[in-house]
Amino acid sequence: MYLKRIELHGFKSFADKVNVEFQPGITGIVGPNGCGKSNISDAVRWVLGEQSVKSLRGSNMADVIFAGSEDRRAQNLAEVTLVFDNSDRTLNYDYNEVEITRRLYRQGNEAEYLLNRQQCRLKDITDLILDTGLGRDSLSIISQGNISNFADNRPEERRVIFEEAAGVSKYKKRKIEAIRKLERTKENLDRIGDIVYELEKQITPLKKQKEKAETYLELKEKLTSIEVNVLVHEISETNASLEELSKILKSLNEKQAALDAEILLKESANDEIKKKMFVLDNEINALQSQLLEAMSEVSRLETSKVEVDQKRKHALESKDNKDIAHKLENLKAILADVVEEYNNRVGRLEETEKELNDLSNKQKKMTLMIQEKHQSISHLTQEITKDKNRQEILIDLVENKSNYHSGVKAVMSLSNQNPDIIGVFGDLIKNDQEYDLAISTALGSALQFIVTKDDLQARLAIKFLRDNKAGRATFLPLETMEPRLLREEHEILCPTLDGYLGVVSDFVSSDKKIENVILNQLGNVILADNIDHASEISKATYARYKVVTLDGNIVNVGGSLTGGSANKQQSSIIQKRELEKVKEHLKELENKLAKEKNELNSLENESKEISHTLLQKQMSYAKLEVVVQNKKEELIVAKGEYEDLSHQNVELEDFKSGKINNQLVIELNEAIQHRDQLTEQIKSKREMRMSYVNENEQLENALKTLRKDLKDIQSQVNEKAIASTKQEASLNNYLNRLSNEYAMTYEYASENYQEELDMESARYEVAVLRNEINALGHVNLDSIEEYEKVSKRYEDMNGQRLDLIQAQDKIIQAIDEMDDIMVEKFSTTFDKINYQFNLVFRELFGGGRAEIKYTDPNNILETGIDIDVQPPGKSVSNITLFSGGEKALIAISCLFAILKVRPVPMCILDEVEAALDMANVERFAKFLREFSSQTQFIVVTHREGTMEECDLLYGATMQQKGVTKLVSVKLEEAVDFSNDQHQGGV
Ligand SMILES: Nc1ncnc2c1ncn2[C@@H]1O[C@H](COP(=O)(O)OP(=O)(O)OP(=O)(O)O)[C@@H](O)[C@H]1O
Repeated sequence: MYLKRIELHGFKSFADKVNVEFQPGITGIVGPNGCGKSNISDAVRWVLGEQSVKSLRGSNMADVIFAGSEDRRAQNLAEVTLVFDNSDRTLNYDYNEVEITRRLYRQGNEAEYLLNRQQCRLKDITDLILDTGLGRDSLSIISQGNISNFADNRPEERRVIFEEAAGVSKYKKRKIEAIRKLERTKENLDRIGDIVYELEKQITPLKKQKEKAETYLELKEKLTSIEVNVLVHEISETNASLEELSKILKSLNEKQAALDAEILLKESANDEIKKKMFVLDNEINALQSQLLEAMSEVSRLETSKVEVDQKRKHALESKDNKDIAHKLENLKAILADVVEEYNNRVGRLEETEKELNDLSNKQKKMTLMIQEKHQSISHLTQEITKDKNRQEILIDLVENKSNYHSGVKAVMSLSNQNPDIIGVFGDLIKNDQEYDLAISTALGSALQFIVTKDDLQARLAIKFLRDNKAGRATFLPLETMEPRLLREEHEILCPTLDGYLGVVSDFVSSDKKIENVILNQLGNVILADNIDHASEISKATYARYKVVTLDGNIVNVGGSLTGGSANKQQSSIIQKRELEKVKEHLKELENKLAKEKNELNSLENESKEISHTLLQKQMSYAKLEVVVQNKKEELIVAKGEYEDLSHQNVELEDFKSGKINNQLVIELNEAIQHRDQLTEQIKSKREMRMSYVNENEQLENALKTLRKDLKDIQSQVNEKAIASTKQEASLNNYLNRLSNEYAMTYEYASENYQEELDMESARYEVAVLRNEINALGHVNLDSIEEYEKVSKRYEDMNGQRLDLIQAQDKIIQAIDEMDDIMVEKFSTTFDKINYQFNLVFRELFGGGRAEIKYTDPNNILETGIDIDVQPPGKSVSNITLFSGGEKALIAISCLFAILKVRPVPMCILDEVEAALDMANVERFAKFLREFSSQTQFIVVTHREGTMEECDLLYGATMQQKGVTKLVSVKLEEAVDFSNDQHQGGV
């Protein structure tokens, strides 16, 4: 097998598609630094499955894609194909030519592998080249770095190359797989072991439960067969007796219905008779009371007749008719007197009542007036209190100077002993009320300035304030105060201006001695009627003066305006004015209060008098009321007497004529007739009632007999109904037991259970079986099925467990076997390499000796490999202690030794001989030639000695910057090619 061709496209510096043909023997690749020679060995390594980005000299896999140059754009795909001649079938693939391709797209960063243009997995490729001597860890690609690493690596790292040579990688890989499999098997075994353990724990109690359930089922079956038979028997018997009972009940019910009907009939007839008797009773009662009335009327009329007869007799015999007439005359006169007196008293009573009403109204009005007066007095008192409070505050402010600055107060406390402190400026001046606001505004804080006799006094006072820390004050010394007046031209101009009222000092009066102070403070302050005029005046005088208005607004010097609502409390002038007003108002209020109090007094006196008169009137009214009542009674008596006597007179006349007597006889006869009729009616009704009573008695007797019969039948019905209910309950009970316990209908049970049993013993057996079943306690019927399931699963799992144990043993055995093979192969190969190493070393170094050693001979599978050499004339040393060139030569010796023992079909050597001197390069080249019959060499080199041994030479160039091209060159050209370019650089 040999590498026939490499096809590169877009791989590193191979931007264009490049096909490089190879042949068996030695092929050299020459060219200057950086022209892309090593990229070829990278390409081979990459296709054979290199995954390490570092090994490919990049930082990520996409770095293998052509990244662009000055003149070329970057590519999006890198693709490299290695074409092997496989006519000797070194590769286990049934083709003469094998193409292995790897692709990488920049987008997605995904790799593709192809085998003879068919997509495949990386594993397919690694499997294909396994143990063929190709591959990233084999000797097929050796770089300068590998050579120096070989010397400097740790012994354990060095081992890899020997393993590859010994062909144990395949076993190692298989061993790793076997170990993984073993681990998985162990995991499965653990898992299944846990399950088996769990199942074992479940199975014993389940078995007990299952056996109990089986016993239960056995007993239950037995019970079922007996009890169902018993139940069928009981049900059929109960049904029969129920049928019998139902027949009896039916006939009894029929009899009961007949009796009920008869009783109903008789009762309604009886009710009818009772109703008639009731009506008759009522009628008789009514007739009896009528009879009583009629009898008493007869008796009354008979008595009257006797009386009338006597009176008539007496009237006929009497002679004093005249007396009655005379009496009547007298009574009439008395009655007239009494009527007059009565009317007279009634008139007086009404008069008194009217007077009483008038007085009472007057009294009410008076009360209202008194109330009003009280309210007015209370209102006045409140106002007075308010004014007094305000007066107190104002007195405190004005007379006690309580709102003066502390400094002013302190200095003024000295003024009593010091006449040179004349006073507070505000207290020394006077003005008419209408100028209060204007002057207060004009002076402002100057109201509290202190007037002193001279400058000295002022300074003494200031010292006093400072020494006593008593505050500050401003002083106006009389001696130094100069008047400040309007300019002459303004004195002439101002009076001509609208609203000009004068200079404020003109409106202030005071003691003559402080005149200068007034002129100083107010002599150049103008007074105007309102703010508009004030503003015009200020403008006309070029805002030279302060102009104040009557309502306290100011146009300041310079023209600024101050105004709004003034704080009147601040000004002592205004406070003084208010104090005066409050005092005046207080006086007025107190006068008014005294007047109101006087008026209240006289109103209260008048009211008292009216109350007195009212009381007297009320007393006379009460007396009169009694008199009127007496007169009224007298009148009634007199009237009664007169009417009686008149009546007596008329009656007497009627007796005499016999008119009354005849009338009475007629009435008496009628009454007797009426009484007799009533007696007759009562008699006939009583006879009728008697016949009803008899009828009723007969019916009652008949009903009594019928009710007794009915009661008998009802008790029989009840008895049978109870018996029937009991039977029904038993029947239900039997049917429920059949349905609930055996899930059977009676029909089904009676068809399937027809055994003839001795009921007595059957019942006993049922009880025994039931006891046995109860004694079992809780039964888990599912346990039978569950036990089946669990024991089946247990068997399955245990089977699996045993299989796994077997499999585990097999794997362990396979691993042991692999270990044996690996130890055997490794140690055999190692010994061979060791032998060859000494030979090659001696040849390359011209003598001496070399040896490879195990670092741990007891553990051949993991031991590191150390190298001890003794070049001619030197002592034995470890490889790490030699020079760079020596290290390289030792490594190359080892490389050739390995190649001897384990030839590889192809080997790429990338500047491995760079560090050797010329003589050693020639020896190296000779070795190459020696091995080239069994191994195809592709050598990247700068060394002439190596080039000389090459069968074919390629020169790598970058005619286009950054893009590698390969051209076939002859030896002389190659040397020049390499030298020229090498020295000239890229
Ligand atoms: N992805 C890439 N795209 C374009 N150019 C690349 C890419 N990767 C590497 N190269 C270029 O490849 C060149 C290096 O190539 P290589 O290492 O093969 O040179 P060489 O001929 O072996 O040099 P030396 O003789 O010094 O070892 C550099 O010029 C580098 O810029």
